[in-house]
Amino acid sequence: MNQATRVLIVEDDDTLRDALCDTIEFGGYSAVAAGNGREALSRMDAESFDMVISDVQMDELDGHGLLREVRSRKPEMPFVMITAHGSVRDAVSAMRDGATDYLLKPFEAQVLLDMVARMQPPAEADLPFIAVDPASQQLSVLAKRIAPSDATVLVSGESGCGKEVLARYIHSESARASRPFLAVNCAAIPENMLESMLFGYEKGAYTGAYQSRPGKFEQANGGTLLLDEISEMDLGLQAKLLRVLQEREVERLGGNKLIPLDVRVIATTNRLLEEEVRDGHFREDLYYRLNVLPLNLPPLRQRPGDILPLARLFLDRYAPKPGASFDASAEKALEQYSWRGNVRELENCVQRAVILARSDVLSEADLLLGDQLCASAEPLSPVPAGRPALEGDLKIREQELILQALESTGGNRKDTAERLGISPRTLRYKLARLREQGISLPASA
Ligand SMILES: Nc1ncnc2c1ncn2[C@@H]1O[C@H](COP(=O)(O)OP(=O)(O)OP(=O)(O)O)[C@@H](O)[C@H]1O
Repeated sequence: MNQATRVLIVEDDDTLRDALCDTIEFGGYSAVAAGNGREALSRMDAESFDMVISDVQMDELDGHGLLREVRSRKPEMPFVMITAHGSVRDAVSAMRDGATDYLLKPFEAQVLLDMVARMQPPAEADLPFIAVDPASQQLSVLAKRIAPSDATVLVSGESGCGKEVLARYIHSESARASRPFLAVNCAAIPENMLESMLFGYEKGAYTGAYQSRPGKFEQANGGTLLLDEISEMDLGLQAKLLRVLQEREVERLGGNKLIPLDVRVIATTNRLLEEEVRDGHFREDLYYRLNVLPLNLPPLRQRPGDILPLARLFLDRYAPKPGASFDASAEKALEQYSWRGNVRELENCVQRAVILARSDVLSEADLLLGDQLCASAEPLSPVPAGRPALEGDLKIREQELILQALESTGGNRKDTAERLGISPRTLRYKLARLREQGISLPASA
């Protein structure tokens, strides 16, 4: 529970709005109510929120209009749309417009609370960098050595292997540790928004720019900016980024003032950037500019000494009470498994095991690794108890469509998103949800 999490509830029905707010507060979060989209926007101008949960049908500004406004102002804000029972069209169009997820009416209080909990970013203090295997110890020594320098770092490694945690570690070991660490996921944000998010904009720079806003570069001044999945940035923006990195100053969109920057940039990639350069998808000059200090994070299967320490960290994090442990069969199974989804898969596995286990000593059977998982996940995902059947059916159909699209594109995320008609950001979120359920996905997804 996180008392500081502020949820903006937008609903025109007084009774339902009160019930939603009560539920949110009961879950330990703080709720602020708005009666329609217009009111919600003015609340957002006046105070800050961690997520928005909005109904669709409202006078003044409806849920779809609100979503579009929120996306242009705060592209990364979690936004959940409450859609009418059976209104698949509303749900689909909400996801197309960039909603993070949707809730189909009627839903139980617990479904709402689970949704809010899922939208929480992990607290920074919860992210220690575990490095026990000799390979990661070497990397951690190297990271510590390069931390004090201001040079750009390029962290490469498979998806979910801990690149962001390593970037945070470098920041925490640098003289910038007390200054901001900001992360921007270049794959998750629509291209037309990424530019204004990075560089900021002046009021009136484009339709919808009601107020001037500093970009992430400005906000990270004095600290570190993590450009996650840099290979996904389009070529036009790469040129602008290169200029900012070379000149060490930024100009907001629609602005005419150069703002000096003192920002350490760390970029991550799970593709081979050399190949992207060779294929003409990534600028060679930017590649050299970023690749000053390259760090390669090996996949988890190549650093087996990290598996148990990481599993114990996640067990402490997710077990309902302290003192939970793995028995010898569980430890052996964890060490022998191939972890194609890397640390993220391990984390999901432990989180699931904690829910399934009947005692606080977890055994191999609780882990549901490999074949056992496939057997238990028939059909693709069990419908959570208490959910309306239609919602369960829809989710299963959605999963099938995503998996089919992934298969037909050979796991290529950009093509899959295009085929499904959703943004890469929405796809990324949905893939994370599938992984959470233990559904295995093609490696490059
Ligand atoms: N060495 C580590 N110590 C502690 N936690 C870790 C470590 N490596 C990974 N994790 C955890 O595993 C999860 C995935 O890590 P992270 O997001 O850093 O991976 P990533 O390589 O940046 O993934 P992606 O390529 O998808 O962006 C996170 O929840 C993170 O906290």
